[in-house]
Order: sequence, then structure tokens, then C-alpha cells
Amino acid sequence: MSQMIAVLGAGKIGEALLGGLLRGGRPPARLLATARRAERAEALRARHGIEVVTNAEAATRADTLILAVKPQDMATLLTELAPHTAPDRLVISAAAGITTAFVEERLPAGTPVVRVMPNTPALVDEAMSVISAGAHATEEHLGHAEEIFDSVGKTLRLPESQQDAATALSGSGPAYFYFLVEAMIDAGILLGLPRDKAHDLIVQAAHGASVMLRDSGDHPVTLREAVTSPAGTTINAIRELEKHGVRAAFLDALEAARDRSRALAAGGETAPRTGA
Ligand SMILES: NC(=O)C1=CN([C@@H]2O[C@H](COP(=O)(O)OP(=O)(O)OC[C@H]3O[C@@H](n4cnc5c(N)ncnc54)[C@H](O)[C@@H]3O)[C@@H](O)[C@H]2O)C=CC1
Ligand SMILES: O=C(O)[C@@H]1CCC=N1
Repeated sequence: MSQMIAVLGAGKIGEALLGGLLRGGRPPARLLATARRAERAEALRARHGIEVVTNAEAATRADTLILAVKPQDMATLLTELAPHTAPDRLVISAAAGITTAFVEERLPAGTPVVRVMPNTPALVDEAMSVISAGAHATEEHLGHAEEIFDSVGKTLRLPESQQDAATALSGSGPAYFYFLVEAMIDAGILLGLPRDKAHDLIVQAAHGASVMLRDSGDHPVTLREAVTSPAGTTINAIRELEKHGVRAAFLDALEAARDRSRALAAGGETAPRTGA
């Protein structure tokens, strides 16, 4: 276990990870965070009782650096870190699209880099984090990254060549389910249900379906067929979903997300910078 872990750019994902590490029993004194804005630093200190320091200090003091800034901010952060790091540090990047090569070429030669794509259910210890090794990352480094991300859910190793696809499926995945639930709540309103009741009905349906998908061992098609009675209600809804091309929309949507992840690897210069 590393002596000191630093989360650089502790925004939504970085803070979720800090929370998971603390819930998992890591003492606050063995965590550091960095933030761009003073108010953000103060909020992190108040909520988690951890030290919030400069990027240079974090790089000097921590032996594991988790980079959780936006892909568009990664080059600037790496330039800032490079003079303060050494190849005995493990660097973990959680940024969409950013390749291990991108990180390696901006840090001292031989720095071990691991690329991880988590997702926001990390906040409730139900994340999936996809992990890939860079050129200098050993089995021990991968194991260490797994140990960190196991604190917020499950982990899965994949070759880096599949990280952009994994980002489209898993990193962005929760958003698609929230979008579907949002649309189905609207449908409940259309059918005359109060919004809060529509919300409760569809959230419980989503939860029940998700537990069955995970625990039953049945294929999604089998589970759907069990709901779809002959001449019943469900098949009428399915016909409309097929007519509107929902399946094809998902294929196109995830391909677009994968392509955006690939573009971010080239620096993501077409995307607006965020001021978060
Ligand atoms: N939000 C999500 O669902 C997921 C996000 N990611 C990745 O995690 C990274 C962060 O995403 P979010 O947490 O959503 O963004 P965010 O904007 O909430 O967090 C990024 C934080 O980094 C700070 N920051 C930027 N430059 C900095 C610097 N030089 N020094 C210190 N702090 C700096 C920003 O002020 C911000 O608080 C991105 O690269 C994203 O691709 C990965 C998986 C899922
Ligand atoms: O939308 C994004 O770029 C980030 C990466 C995966 C989920 N959120």
C-alpha cells in the first residue's frame, strides 16, 4: 500500500475516489488533494479532513499520483508536475482519451503510468474502473491501481487499445441510464402520473432490472422475454422502440462517444476548455 496518495484535480471523480479511500479505512493523513480554486480546496478540507496542497507539493510528497483533471487540462498539469516527479512514483490517469504514451512523454523517462476509466457510481461504491498498463507499469503497479479503485467498486483489466470503447460503454454508461429514466418519467407524466410517483416507479424498475441483470445469470434477451406476454402490453412498447430505431441510436451513440475519446487523445483541441 502506498504511503501517500495524491489526487490532482479533485473534482467530481477525484472527490468520489477520495471518499471511497477514506470509507475503505485509509487515514486522511495519507491522502493529499489539489484543486485549482481556493473555495474548492477549502470545501475538500472541510468535507474530508485532508490536506489540500499545490500540484508541485503533491508530486514531491506522494508516491502515487492520481491525475483527475479534464483531458484538455492534462498537458498543462503534466508540464507543471514534470520537474517534481521521478520514475519511482506511480502515475495513474483517469482522464478520458488521454493515452499512457501522452502522459509518459511529458514525465521523466521510465515513469510507470496506469490508465484508469472509472465512473460516477464510485460515489456509492458501485463503480466499474477499467485499468490498463502503460509501457513501464509492472504487475505490481497494476495491482496497486486495482487496490485503490477496488475501494469504490469493481475493476477490470483491458488492453489500452480497448480503453476508448470502455470509456464509451462504462465511463459514460451511467449517463445513458439516467437519460432513459428521465425520458420514462416524462412518459409517466404523459400518462397522467404525478412526477414523484413516476420517479419512484421507474427508479425501482431500474434497480430491480439491474439486480436481475447482475445476479440472475440470464441473458438480457431472456429477461426481456419473461416480461413480454403474448398480445400483452410490453410488446406494444417494444414495437414503438424498434420503429423509432432506439437500438440503432445506441450503436451510433456509443460509436460517437468512442470517437470523441479517441479525439481527446490527440489533445482534444476542438473541445471548449471548462472553467470548473
Ligand atoms: N465525470 C465522470 O463521469 C468521469 C470523468 N472521468 C474523467 O475524470 C476527469 C475529471 O472529470 P470530472 O471529475 O468530471 O471533472 P471536474 O471538472 O469535476 O474535475 C476536474 C477538476 O480539476 C481541477 N483542475 C483543473 N486543472 C487543474 C490543475 N492544473 N491543478 C489542480 N486542479 C485542476 C478543476 O478545477 C476541477 O475541479 C476527466 O479527465 C474525465 O475524463 C473519468 C470517468 C468518469
Ligand atoms: O464525458 C466525459 O468525457 C467523461 C468521461 C467518461 C464520463 N464522463
